[in-house]
Amino acid sequence: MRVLISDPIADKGVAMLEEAGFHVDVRTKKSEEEICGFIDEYHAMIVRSQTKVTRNIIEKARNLKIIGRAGVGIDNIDVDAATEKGIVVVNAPEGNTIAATEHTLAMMLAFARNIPKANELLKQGLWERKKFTGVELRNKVLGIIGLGKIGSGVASRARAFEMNVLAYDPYISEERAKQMGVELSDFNGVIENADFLTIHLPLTEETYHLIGGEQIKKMKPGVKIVNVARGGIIDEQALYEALKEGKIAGAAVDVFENEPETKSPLFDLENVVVTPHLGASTEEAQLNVAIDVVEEIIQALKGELVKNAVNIPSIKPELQHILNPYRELVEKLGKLISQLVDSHIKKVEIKYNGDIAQYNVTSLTNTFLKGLLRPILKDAVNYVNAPLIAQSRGISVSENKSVELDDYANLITVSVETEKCTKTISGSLFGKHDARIVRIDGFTVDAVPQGHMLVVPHIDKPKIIGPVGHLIGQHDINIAGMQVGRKNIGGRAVMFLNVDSEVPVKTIKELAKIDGVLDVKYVRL
Ligand SMILES: NC(=O)c1ccc[n+]([C@@H]2O[C@H](COP(=O)([O-])OP(=O)(O)OC[C@H]3O[C@@H](n4cnc5c(N)ncnc54)[C@H](O)[C@@H]3O)[C@@H](O)[C@H]2O)c1
Ligand SMILES: O=C(O)[C@H](O)COP(=O)(O)O
Repeated sequence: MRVLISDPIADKGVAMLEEAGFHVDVRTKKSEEEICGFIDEYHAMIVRSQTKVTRNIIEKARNLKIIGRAGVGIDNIDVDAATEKGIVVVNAPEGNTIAATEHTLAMMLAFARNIPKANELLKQGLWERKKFTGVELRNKVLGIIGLGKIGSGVASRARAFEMNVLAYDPYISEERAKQMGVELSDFNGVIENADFLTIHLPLTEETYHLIGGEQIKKMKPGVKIVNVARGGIIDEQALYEALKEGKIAGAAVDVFENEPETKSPLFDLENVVVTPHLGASTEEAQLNVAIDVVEEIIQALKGELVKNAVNIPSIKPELQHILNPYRELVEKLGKLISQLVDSHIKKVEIKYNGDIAQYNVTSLTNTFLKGLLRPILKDAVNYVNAPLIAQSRGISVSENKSVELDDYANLITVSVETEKCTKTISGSLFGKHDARIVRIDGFTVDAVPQGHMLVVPHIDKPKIIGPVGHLIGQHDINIAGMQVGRKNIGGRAVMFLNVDSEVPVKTIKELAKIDGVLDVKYVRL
């Protein structure tokens, strides 16, 4: 397996990948065209914010399984394109929080006290004091837009500076804000009352140019603005004009709409402090994010579930431990039921009963869909794109959970509706890892879902099981296990056979001719 690192990460991350047996290439500062030329050599790719992982690159990435972002923001990755191709995108959402939080405070203090300019002039031999009278943070209103990890870190540090913190974040509860000593307000309430305003949001279609000319008009004259989140959230042209006319007294900017940025008009203004996207650039943060993202890459390339995926349900490690044994079962249920139906699937339902129902099982449902679609679409489907593919094929998917026991401590029941029939199969885990099929269309069985199998609905009468076994033996196919389920004597029944080798079409046709056999399905799991 080969890993491409296209933006610099801490050496430790590279060493971990190599220790895990991966071939690693560090190829930084490459253009989109250059990356397109070599991306299909790689199974994983690690970026920070410089490399733009475009749809173009993703379309050329025939072997890519995972894109790792050694940091938080994923606005430089075309996540939709990755999802369509079944590529997992993971980030390292926590490793650089402290670094960005402290950088925000550093920027605020730097421009409140004119440190960069005073430093520059003194080094030029000028002892300027009057020009650099600053302002204090104490008793000022700090407006925070986005009270997530960094926003709340900034809030608690600002409280230590005795600032009054007013924040807008529609996804944060009053209670949580109260615990932080923060007053919540609506967006306008924050921008209209802030003496200092700091932004801590992701860049999305919704937040692009969230702060522009209109919003600046509503602000207090003399407000000071900090952006350590993402370029593009503040309209740079509007910011420049407001700084020039003095409506905004100062700005501290770490991130720009077009990076790397070396020629912004903002750089000519004395009341602006800038850094070249240094928010996450501390030794500690870089070590943290490199380790976090590399751990995810190693796990994903081993075929395991990852916890910080942004395009599939993320799973906490303790939950992973619980869900992992069920993954094989649900995938096999998907593969099995898919091979038992003949026509276009319209609707699927997956129901979780018992202990398993108390957890978030979306990743299991996705794995079931992967199993369901695999026999049809082969490698083009994986658990990242399976829900999307199901949707694009017009398959309606529903997931139900009930902690009520249904004869078994845990039971997963899948139903598939086609134009011709509805098929229902239930599976359970016996012990910790033993996957079993325990019901099919209401018949109770106890079959091991593995390898080559024959599913034979038939009439419950003598001279069926014998002839079926005999005919299979005649073709030199060894029967490893047989299970029969029936409801009433003489009614319909079903036979599940585990066999040791492939069953040729000719044999299947001969089996179907045995008197009382209603159908014969050969499935491969
Ligand atoms: N400058 C840097 O080097 C640097 C370093 C780390 C993170 N960042 C950036 O900082 C930003 C915040 O990171 P974080 O780790 O705190 O993320 P986070 O996900 O923990 O917090 C973001 C918060 O924004 C809120 N939010 C989302 N949309 C909103 C909207 N339209 N209005 C109001 N609130 C909204 C969310 O509810 C969430 O609480 C991200 O853009 C990240 O990329 C920059
Ligand atoms: O979103 C982030 O994590 C930061 O903006 C850091 O970006 P960087 O990894 O390019 O420093």
